[in-house]
Amino acid sequence: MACAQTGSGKTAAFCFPIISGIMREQYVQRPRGARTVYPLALILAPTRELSSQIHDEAKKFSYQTGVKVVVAYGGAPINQQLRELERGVDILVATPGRLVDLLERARVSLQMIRYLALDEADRMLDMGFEPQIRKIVQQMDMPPPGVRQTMLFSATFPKEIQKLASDFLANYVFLAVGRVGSSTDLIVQRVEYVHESDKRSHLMDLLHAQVANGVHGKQSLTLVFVETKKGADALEHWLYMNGFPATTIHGDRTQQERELALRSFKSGKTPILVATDVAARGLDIPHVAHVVNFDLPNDIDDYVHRIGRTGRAGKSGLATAFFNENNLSLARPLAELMQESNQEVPAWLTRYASRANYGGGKNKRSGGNRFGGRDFRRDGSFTRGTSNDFYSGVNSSSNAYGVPGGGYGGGYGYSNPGVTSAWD
Ligand SMILES: Nc1ncnc2c1ncn2[C@@H]1O[C@H](COP(=O)(O)OP(=O)(O)OP(=O)(O)O)[C@@H](O)[C@H]1O
Repeated sequence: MACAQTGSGKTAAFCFPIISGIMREQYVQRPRGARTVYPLALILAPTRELSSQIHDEAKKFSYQTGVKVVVAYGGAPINQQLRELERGVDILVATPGRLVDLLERARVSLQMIRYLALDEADRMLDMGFEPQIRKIVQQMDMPPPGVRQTMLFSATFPKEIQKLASDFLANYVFLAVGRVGSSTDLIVQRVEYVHESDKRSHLMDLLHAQVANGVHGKQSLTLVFVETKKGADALEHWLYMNGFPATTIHGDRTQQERELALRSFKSGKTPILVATDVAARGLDIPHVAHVVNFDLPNDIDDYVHRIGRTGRAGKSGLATAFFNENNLSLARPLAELMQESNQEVPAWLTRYASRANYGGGKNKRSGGNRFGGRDFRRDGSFTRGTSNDFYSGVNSSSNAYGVPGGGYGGGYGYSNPGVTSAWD
């Protein structure tokens, strides 16, 4: 189970070991089924766009290795994906729904899987993919943990999701780079108090200021997050009418429209993208200079992922949030997160944060302390085996992971004094 901040390169972190493992096993004998294919590795991701992006990356990484990568996701014609599969597949990247379909049609067998990676694992379970994931991992023909290597990656890992996910893993290592659930301090975070009725004019002011400062267009894209699909369409229309070419991405658009919108945004043709949470996770779009939380999410982890669309791979970025009385439950976790990532916290937000708990039970930060990352097994309530078992592989030689001291900061996510952190 591995946690690292947004934009820090988790895709490569799970793709390289898989590709190198497969290169060693390339001549393995696979059963011959009429039209069934037997991939050696499976990478699951929550959204179609993310699985497509992982596929592109994995293909680049496996260039000239002979390792074959195929992607399968819903909303796109299945026949073309079936043809791709028939040409051979070592690594299958998929969204859970489409994969279940392929398994039920007996076009894919998981019998030979040696590597299983779940990207944005917490989001997949949170999105209601649990039945599909359990089916894929536990009820089909996938080899058990131990025979296969299982990897779960995300920038956030709430405790409940860790509990569920641990069913797929045996005696695993929890590895945290940086503070789990925290954001990188490469992103400058601003929070502004904006009444609901003033949001549009406030956004317009921000966009005009960007244009005036030359921070607009192809080299500096703006991603605006809203809460609802309807709200996304309405805001796009309004921006367009006011001279700002924008497009939208949300779950009610067809897959073709979603892909077109992403391309148009990436190319700078429409340098503003209005999005719902479907674009919050994993998407790696170069030149996103500004993320605006027009509507703040209810969950602080979602905020972390959203702002993580900027400030990637060592680049800096800006994130602006519009806060008002509808977001009171977020005041405390937001103030904590900002403080932790060395941001200036407005006095009014600190005041909201210090008042009564607004009942934001969901907003307990997954990483609230110095080393933030909490492996849920450290909590007293969880007693399965001895604690030593859980930390196999963690010792002072963990610096071998090669994270530079001043880089991502942090290390293994333990705050327990009995466990040596790479950074203690
Ligand atoms: N070692 C590296 N040197 C330079 N760039 C890198 C390196 N590793 C990854 N990158 C680049 O950093 C960017 C972010 O990587 P990636 O999308 O894997 O991040 P992530 O950790 O999965 O983020 P998220 O949590 O948002 O999904 C990509 O453009 C990737 O190509």
